[in-house]
Amino acid sequence: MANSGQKVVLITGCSSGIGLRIAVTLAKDEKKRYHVIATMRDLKKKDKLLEAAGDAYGKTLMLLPLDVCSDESVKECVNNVKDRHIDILINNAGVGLLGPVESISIDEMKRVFDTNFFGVVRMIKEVMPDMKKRRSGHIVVMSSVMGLQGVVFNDVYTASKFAMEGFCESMAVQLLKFNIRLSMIEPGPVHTEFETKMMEDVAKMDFPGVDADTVRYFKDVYLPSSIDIFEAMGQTPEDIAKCTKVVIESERPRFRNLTNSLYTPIVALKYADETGGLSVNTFYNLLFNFGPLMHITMSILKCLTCSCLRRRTISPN
Ligand SMILES: NC(=O)C1=CN([C@@H]2O[C@H](COP(=O)(O)OP(=O)(O)OC[C@H]3O[C@@H](n4cnc5c(N)ncnc54)[C@H](OP(=O)(O)O)[C@@H]3O)[C@@H](O)[C@H]2O)C=CC1
Ligand SMILES: CC1=C(/C=C/C(C)=C/C=C/C(C)=C/C=O)C(C)(C)CCC1
Repeated sequence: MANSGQKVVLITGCSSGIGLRIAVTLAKDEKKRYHVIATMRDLKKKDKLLEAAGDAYGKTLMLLPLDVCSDESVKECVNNVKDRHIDILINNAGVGLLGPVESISIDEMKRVFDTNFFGVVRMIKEVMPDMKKRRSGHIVVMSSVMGLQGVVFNDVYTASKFAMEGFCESMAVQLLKFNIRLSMIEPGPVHTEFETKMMEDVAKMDFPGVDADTVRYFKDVYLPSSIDIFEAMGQTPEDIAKCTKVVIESERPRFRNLTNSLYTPIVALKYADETGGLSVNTFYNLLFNFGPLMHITMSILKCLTCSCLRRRTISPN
């Protein structure tokens, strides 16, 4: 049970990756400021989390089952929290989906939206009314750089994160009136099971209904570049957990939080040209013309993160 003065944090999707690391980082807070309720849809997967949590388990960390795709599971989980009191809700659970849309069934696409978009909506609908009554709370959502910028062959995953960004951007205004903060975390590539699961899925794909050119662009152009990007820009779950801790500990938490400054210029392109041509053409060139020179591109991107580009693209002067 939480001590008085401790903040109750509920996190979704803690069986692996970013959710696991956020749970452990907060549970091991030196000043013991958090009572962490780490949730996962299948408690049989708890061992990795418990091993990482060590003796924090049973003290600052407890476990509850929660499947964000089930209304009943969401309700039962929140009802099992003492007085349904959650100070900080971290919506982390999510799934990826990669490949040409022609080969992906509508049911697979719905599963991604049910987890990444409706999963977050279900959680917010369940937790927000109590936060509103208390006039306090912080809702954190694990979005993605793909919630801000589309990435080729990630069309449906990107759409699910855009949907969530739109939902949260609208909600944030109303919530502020109730003194509830809403923050999005927008990581680029992170080395977790997300990456391995997607690569395993790709290895099994036989691309039904996809023409040979598209398969070639996906397998021989996109995939090698994507692997390069993961190698050059990939962060660790620890990086994202640290960034999340900064956001929840901030007196005035930011709404948007890109975790990797290398993505700042990519996102800035969108706002530098409202017709969208600049981003579409830059992505086209990066992928189809500079693919083999991706390492050099990485260096240019690093250079572009200096503040002069931001000033030129963001400032009206
Ligand atoms: N890795 C990356 O490059 C990036 C990831 N993200 C986002 O970060 C978040 C975490 O991903 P990451 O840690 O990388 O990936 P992982 O695959 O390691 O973790 C995803 C977690 O979500 C859980 N999950 C999936 N479906 C459900 C569900 N229906 N109910 C409850 N939990 C569920 C998984 O549980 P189970 O073990 O049961 O499947 C797992 O615990 C996701 O929202 C992802 O979109 C954002 C940017 C980059
Ligand atoms: C930047 C960039 C690319 C790839 C980006 C990738 C692979 C991003 C992955 C982000 C993830 C995994 C987010 C998870 O939510 C391309 C299209 C190869 C070429 C053009 C520039």
